[in-house]
Amino acid sequence: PSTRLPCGSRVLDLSRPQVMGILNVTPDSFSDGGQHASLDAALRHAAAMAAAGATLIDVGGESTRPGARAVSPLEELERVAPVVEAIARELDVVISVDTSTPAVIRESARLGAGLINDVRSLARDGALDAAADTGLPVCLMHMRGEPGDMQNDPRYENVTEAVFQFLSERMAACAAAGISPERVVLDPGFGFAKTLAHNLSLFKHMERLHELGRPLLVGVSRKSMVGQALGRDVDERLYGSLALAALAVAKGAHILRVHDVAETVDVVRMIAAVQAAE
Ligand SMILES: Nc1nc2[nH]c(SCCc3ccc(S(N)(=O)=O)cc3)nc2c(=O)[nH]1
Repeated sequence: PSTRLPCGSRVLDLSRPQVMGILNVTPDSFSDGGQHASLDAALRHAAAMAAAGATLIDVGGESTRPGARAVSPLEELERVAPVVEAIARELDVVISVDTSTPAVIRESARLGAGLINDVRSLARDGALDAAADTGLPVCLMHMRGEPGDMQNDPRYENVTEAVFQFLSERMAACAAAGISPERVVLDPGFGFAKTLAHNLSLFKHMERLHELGRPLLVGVSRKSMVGQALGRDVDERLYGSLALAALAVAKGAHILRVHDVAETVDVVRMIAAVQAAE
């Protein structure tokens, strides 16, 4: 696939792995306790991640961690829009918007977003048309059910094949709605409707997804697969998260969605130094 991904007014160079910094603008975000509720704090955090080497900032106004409660479209828009507008004005980064809501997709694109990141793969009514109309690239991610019930005994014959099949079908749905495959990024959806065993097996066999011919985005930062494998609380998962970041890069992932940007950028740069050697 081409190594350049047009993202609105910017272009992402996917010939080398890119680090996407996580910016939760939710009161109950699973990791940073919603301290970015205020616009100023959010902008400062985004600026710090950009300075640390993030080339994308992922702005999310709905918590989709297991058990999270739903948020109204209006509330989500009120959280996300001011932050997208401020980052578009102040920072030279690709703004990714983590949303499933058509109104948020449309308004975010109008305010300068460069990537639509939908954990529900544009399944909601109107989402495919909204994303198609923006002309922006979209990230499609595997999930089953909703955050409220997705961890209730998820079962797969073969989790990697199920994820492969799902992403293939969503890509076809996008193509039918006028979103060409060149605009698609794919994501296995670690931590969504998956047990530890599912997450580990899917990570081990991740290269299978390259056969879909699109860039891969991986989001494992501080997630329960690290916590369960190592017995670590959410604020003790940096080392495990960096191990998975390194392994994801070794497996050909193009975008890493992380909380700890500076640390992950050093992992990516160290691997690049070795790969560039004679
Ligand atoms: N493309 C993409 N977007 C994402 N947005 C999020 S929000 C994280 C929600 C969450 C938190 C914690 C756990 S857990 N129980 O595994 O620790 C699961 C899901 N994640 C991703 C991801 O991966 N890709």
